[in-house]
Amino acid sequence: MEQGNSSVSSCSQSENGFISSFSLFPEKAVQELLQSPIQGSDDHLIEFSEALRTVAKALRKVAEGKASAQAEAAEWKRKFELERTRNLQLEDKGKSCLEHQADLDDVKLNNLAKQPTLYNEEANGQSEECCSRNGICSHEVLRDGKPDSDTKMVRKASFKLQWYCKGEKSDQHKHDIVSFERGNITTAERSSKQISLKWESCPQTVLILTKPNSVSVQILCAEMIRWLRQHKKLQIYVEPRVKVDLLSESSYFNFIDTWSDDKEILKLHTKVDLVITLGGDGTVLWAASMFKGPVPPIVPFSLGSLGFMTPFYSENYKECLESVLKGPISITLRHRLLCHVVRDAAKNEFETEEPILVLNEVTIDRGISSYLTNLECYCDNSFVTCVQGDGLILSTTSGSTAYSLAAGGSMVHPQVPGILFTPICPHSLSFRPLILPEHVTLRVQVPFNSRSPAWASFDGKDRKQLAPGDALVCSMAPWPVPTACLVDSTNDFLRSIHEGLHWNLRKTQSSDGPRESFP
Ligand SMILES: NC(=O)c1ccc[n+]([C@@H]2O[C@H](COP(=O)([O-])OP(=O)(O)OC[C@H]3O[C@@H](n4cnc5c(N)ncnc54)[C@H](O)[C@@H]3O)[C@@H](O)[C@H]2O)c1
Ligand SMILES: Nc1ncnc2c1ncn2[C@@H]1O[C@H](COP(=O)(O)OP(=O)(O)OP(=O)(O)O)[C@@H](O)[C@H]1O
Repeated sequence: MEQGNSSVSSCSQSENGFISSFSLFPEKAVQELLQSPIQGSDDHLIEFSEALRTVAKALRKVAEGKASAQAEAAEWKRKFELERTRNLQLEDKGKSCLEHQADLDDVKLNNLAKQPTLYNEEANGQSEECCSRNGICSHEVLRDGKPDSDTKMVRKASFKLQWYCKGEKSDQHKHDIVSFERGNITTAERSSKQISLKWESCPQTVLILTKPNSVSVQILCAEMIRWLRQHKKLQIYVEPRVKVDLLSESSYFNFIDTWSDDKEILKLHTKVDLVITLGGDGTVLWAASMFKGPVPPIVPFSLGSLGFMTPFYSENYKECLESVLKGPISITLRHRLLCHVVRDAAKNEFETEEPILVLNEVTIDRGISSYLTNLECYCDNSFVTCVQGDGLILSTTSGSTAYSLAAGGSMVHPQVPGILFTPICPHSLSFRPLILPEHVTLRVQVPFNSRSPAWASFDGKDRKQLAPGDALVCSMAPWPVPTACLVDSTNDFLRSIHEGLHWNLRKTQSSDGPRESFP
């Protein structure tokens, strides 16, 4: 019994501050218990000693399991760091070629590009150029295209993006992010300003994307196409199934363009000046998913039940489109996440399956398995945590009002650059959601000792199994989704949470009742 007392008195604090149950039975005490069972005449004492030995055995097994898991985690960390160093070297090599390319990208997006490109610049033969004048960051994003044998449209409308903030004449509007006047550091530039899009030549080609199986959407689509053709002389693209539907209605729609091969979708951004969506948020997600590189501005009309990203009302589509086509318009640049699945068998981080872009979130969950997911998470080189629960959501700020919100994440203005790290039903009382900066690379690893595989899904679609040893690597993509605002990005965001979620709706308290007495 003395042995038991001395073990208790030697208990130690574990890393998380709690007294570890393993330390109640230090190794030496366990060995002694196993090797020299207490010899005594008292039956109770023998029984008690047997019970103690069984407990000690069980605890040792657990402690051994913990040690092997820790060793495995350390090995993973080492592997991960090795891979990272290799990738950095590869990136450095490619950097000199990419530098020229990067200069051509949108000024704001330069900082975001960290991953190998999905989008083949040669495909569109465009050249872009960046300029920075009068402290205003302006940039010509799209320019006229060269005649291309397999593209019908030759010209693409060009436009400029300008960042501005209210009180432009005030000191707030400086070009630098920080200034060091007289050794004092002051913030000069606010990162999230309203962005304005100004057409430099008229838009000529519009892609209309519609929610399937909706009669009201179908009717509106046909009406909108007629109006755009007759009053604006625009070239129209629709999805193949929509063209079939329209032609079954009338041969008038013969002029409409579409594609026959999915490969043509990859070139759409070189032909289309504007995308119109008719549906709910899901249709905006669908539209974004069609563009694996740059995305033309999207004008989302609300024909769904909620509509956090669809501020335009279909009833007055003519006025809306008049003003959008004329410009300038306020836009929200919605960041996307670039996700890579890295299989255990992969030799390096670049040996991945086709990358996937998400506008809302990537979710790693337990799928149909009834076991707890076990996910090791790293942010750049640092270990973040182990998720033990139903799963994890890595969300953009646009997606902060979707699944992440349902899982307890905060609502974040879509212009705020960041990645939300939101657990789903974590089996821990202290796992609060995080918001990480935009420039990090996150890696979610299914450990080898995981009891079950995990499942990744992208904007609620394309489920992929992640077996033990597989990982999902995710960072901010260099191609955001520009969506047109009805008023501006703040007004639209606030209206969407008021109208869509009835956020903080409460009857105002009446003034008749007890009052605090004023002096
Ligand atoms: N428990 C949940 O809240 C839950 C569960 C699964 C998926 N989702 C969300 O559904 C999205 C897919 O949408 P869908 O329309 O293709 O599927 P869906 O038809 O199942 O619709 C899901 C709902 O999420 C809403 N939604 C989508 N994006 C939103 C956003 N950015 N802000 C606020 N609400 C948004 C839609 O308006 C719709 O009401 C996923 O990206 C995920 O965020 C939510
Ligand atoms: N053009 C399209 N082709 C195929 N699927 C689409 C297309 N547009 C939308 N979808 C899918 O249809 C589903 C419903 O779309 P959406 O969310 O726009 O409509 P909704 O459900 O009526 O709107 P809300 O979500 O606001 O109630 C989504 O899962 C979306 O991915």
